[in-house]
Amino acid sequence: MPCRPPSSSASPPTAWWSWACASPSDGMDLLPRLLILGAGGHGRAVLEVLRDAGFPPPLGVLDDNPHSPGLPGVPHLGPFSRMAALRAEGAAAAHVALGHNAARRRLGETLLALGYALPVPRHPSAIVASTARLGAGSVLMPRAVVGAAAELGPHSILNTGAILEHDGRTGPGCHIAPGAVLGGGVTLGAEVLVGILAGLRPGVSVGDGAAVALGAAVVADVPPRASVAGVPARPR
Ligand SMILES: CC(=O)SCCNC(=O)CCNC(=O)[C@H](O)C(C)(C)COP(=O)(O)OP(=O)(O)OC[C@H]1O[C@@H](n2cnc3c(N)ncnc32)[C@H](O)[C@@H]1OP(=O)(O)O
Repeated sequence: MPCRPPSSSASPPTAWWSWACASPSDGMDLLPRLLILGAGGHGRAVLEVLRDAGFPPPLGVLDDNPHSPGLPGVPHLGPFSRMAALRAEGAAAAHVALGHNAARRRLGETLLALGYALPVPRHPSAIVASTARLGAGSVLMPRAVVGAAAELGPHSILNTGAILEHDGRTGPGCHIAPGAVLGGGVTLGAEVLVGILAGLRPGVSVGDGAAVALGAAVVADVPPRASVAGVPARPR
């Protein structure tokens, strides 16, 4: 069955995005023009993913930073507060391209409440198991992998080459940085940062708002809001 975006009149989507299979083979006519929120480094990286995944050119970009250089070739439409007016004018789909976990989640939830669809931009080199689920508003960067029965929560980043192994569960607003590997059955709470090249032992849990430093080897559960580093990882 082909993957189709919801029409602009559809009821607000749930936190899970069933159109997660968006890819070039689906055809550009099935992919919406997105409103992008965030014109920084992550925004530029997401723009490349959208292009490679066959999305049409974005409608425009919103950013609160008046000194932002913007996104190349994308009209700057003003600050984030314009998202409601643009929805009323017919914008139907959006993506929050901010690296800050809490801000990305907050804006993503506001967009959902306004009735925006939040597809999951997915680089064509990313691999997603047929039994995996992707949360609305998340993004899969090049060579990211989501294993069997794993669930990437909404408003999350699975960055370049990161792996969420089978049966893993992540909460909303997480960032799994480039090259990080979450072993089978790992659980992340909300707004967790897993740093570059970190590894998490199968089955461990990481609490809400925790941060795992780059290169850490997490071999035991991490409490909420803790920051751990090293091999094996210890509280900082
Ligand atoms: C596309 C992208 O780029 S996505 C990017 C995603 N982001 C990341 O992966 C980065 C995650 N951040 C880190 O790992 C950071 O190094 C942090 C959060 C652990 C520490 O940052 P800061 O608080 O600024 O610490 P700072 O650099 O001042 O170092 C403090 C001490 O911790 C040590 N330290 C810093 N990072 C680490 C680490 N990853 N592992 C072990 N020790 C570390 C430093 O050597 C220093 O030790 P010292 O006091 O003995 O000299």
